[in-house]
Amino acid sequence: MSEAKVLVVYFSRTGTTRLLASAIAGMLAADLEAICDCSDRAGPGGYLRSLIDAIRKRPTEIVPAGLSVSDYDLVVIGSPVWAGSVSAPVRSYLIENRARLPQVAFFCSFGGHGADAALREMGELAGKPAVAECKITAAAAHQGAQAALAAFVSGLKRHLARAGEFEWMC
Ligand SMILES: Cc1cc2nc3c(=O)[nH]c(=O)nc-3n(C[C@H](O)[C@H](O)[C@H](O)COP(=O)(O)O)c2cc1C
Repeated sequence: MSEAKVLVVYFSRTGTTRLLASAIAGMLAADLEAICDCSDRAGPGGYLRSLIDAIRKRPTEIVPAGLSVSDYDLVVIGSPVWAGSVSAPVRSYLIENRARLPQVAFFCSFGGHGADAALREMGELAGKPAVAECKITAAAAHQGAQAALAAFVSGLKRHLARAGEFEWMC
């Protein structure tokens, strides 16, 4: 693989997952795309809608993605944890792109519980296991989360380097 193409895609309601996504994209020299949701998720009404969508495991309408996952070698997908689940906009993105996804990696931001279940759900929705996963609390994210991000990104770089060597041998 000459230079692996990486896309970082994420949904963020209040900015925490966006912080992580921007940092990861910068460290991987990756393209970055936000998932835009058609629901109003602001304020207490938006919180409640998000909670209900998550509990019902209900996808939501999202704006069609500008970047095509099939143009990339690896897509890194980030979501906040909602009620121990993946957020509704990321659920929709995974369902809509499942057939075209290349290799995937997942990360999530969360308050303190439910991240493992959300990451597991992301793998099920993608229809394939992640090459790497990372969960970072909102508190850690707002302090930079340098160690966790560096470990995640170096795992991804090692994976991409191994994939590149294999392609060269073929
Ligand atoms: C509807 C809703 C449900 C949530 N449920 C959980 C949860 O089950 N576990 C948890 O640790 N945090 C939960 N959170 C907190 C978010 O996962 C956390 O604040 C996250 O970092 C927000 O990311 P964002 O700023 O990118 O939207 C929930 C937040 C919302 C809005």
